[in-house]
Amino acid sequence: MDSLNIENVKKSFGQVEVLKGIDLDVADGEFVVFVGPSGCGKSTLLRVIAGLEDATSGRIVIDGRDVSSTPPAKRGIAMVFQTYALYPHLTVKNNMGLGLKQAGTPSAEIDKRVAEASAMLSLEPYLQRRPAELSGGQRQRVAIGRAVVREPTLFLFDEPLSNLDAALRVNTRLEIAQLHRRLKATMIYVTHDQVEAMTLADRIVVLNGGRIEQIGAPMELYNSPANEFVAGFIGSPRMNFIEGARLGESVKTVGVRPEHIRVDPAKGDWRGTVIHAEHLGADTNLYLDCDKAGLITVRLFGVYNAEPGATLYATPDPERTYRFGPDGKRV
Ligand SMILES: Nc1ncnc2c1ncn2[C@@H]1O[C@H](COP(=O)(O)OP(=O)(O)OP(=O)(O)O)[C@@H](O)[C@H]1O
Repeated sequence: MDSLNIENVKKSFGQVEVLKGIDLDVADGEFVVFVGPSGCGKSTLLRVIAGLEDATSGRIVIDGRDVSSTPPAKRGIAMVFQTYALYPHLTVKNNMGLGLKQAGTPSAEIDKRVAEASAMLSLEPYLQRRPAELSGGQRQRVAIGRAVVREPTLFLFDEPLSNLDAALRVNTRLEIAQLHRRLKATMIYVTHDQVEAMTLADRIVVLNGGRIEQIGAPMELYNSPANEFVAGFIGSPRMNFIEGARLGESVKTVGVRPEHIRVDPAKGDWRGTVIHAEHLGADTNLYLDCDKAGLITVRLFGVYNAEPGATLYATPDPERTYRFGPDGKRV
């Protein structure tokens, strides 16, 4: 059974329509990530699912039950926010158990669930501390633990890692992936970070301007983007886009990812001048100004030494070259 159905959901704030008809079915146990640029409506969609905002029209169905008019607390969901939203005066243990206590759950049951969740999230050493005595990563684990103890039908995450530094983001991302595997729960996760989307999602929903551009498994979006927007949004560094006419092609735009271009000092399709080389350790990003293609990024495995001003020839892999029509759709 699907655990969530979003049926033609529209949402306006005053005159401004920020969700323009969203349809999505999420299967039981699925991990779905909403990505898109700032302002595309991903948080608003999450808040409509949670019941923190009412849709202007359309329906939200959770486990076969229309919850469009059900208050948030009765939807069987738990939400984890970017800002943790912990009570500063309560210990970790009481923060985690508070929702259950308010719902009248017997204290033995609360203790059992808090103990299980804190073991799962390695929070046992901190149960008697207050949030101010924890690191950002630990606070976010408490916020996740508070969601876990409620045993919700649906977990909603709103950019939960964006306040953490890079190393902690990677760790906490891994913990969320393991949590999903262990609980087999349905999870919806909002982020603007495409690496988080690629690594966590069973399916990614790419939003843009209040509409869905494409829904698919991470590698499906990477290998077969439906349009120029998705091609440019998924993948890092970003896909190179070259005006079709410059390459003598009738399409509007030709796209090729930086990792699908070879370079050679003597021969190739496009003659380029090295503008800059970025050494990342495991790979090198080369910026080349090419006669035919203009400024492109090439990603090479390992260390590649190239002096600015040197000439290099670039050849895109014809099997991995994408073509887009005037409406942006792939042709
Ligand atoms: N309560 C509100 N009143 C008026 N406009 C709002 C309200 N909430 C959101 N908006 C507008 O709706 C649009 C979508 O906002 P939303 O927060 O859903 O975007 P987002 O994709 O989550 O962006 P970000 O990644 O920056 O958080 C934005 O233009 C925003 O200004």
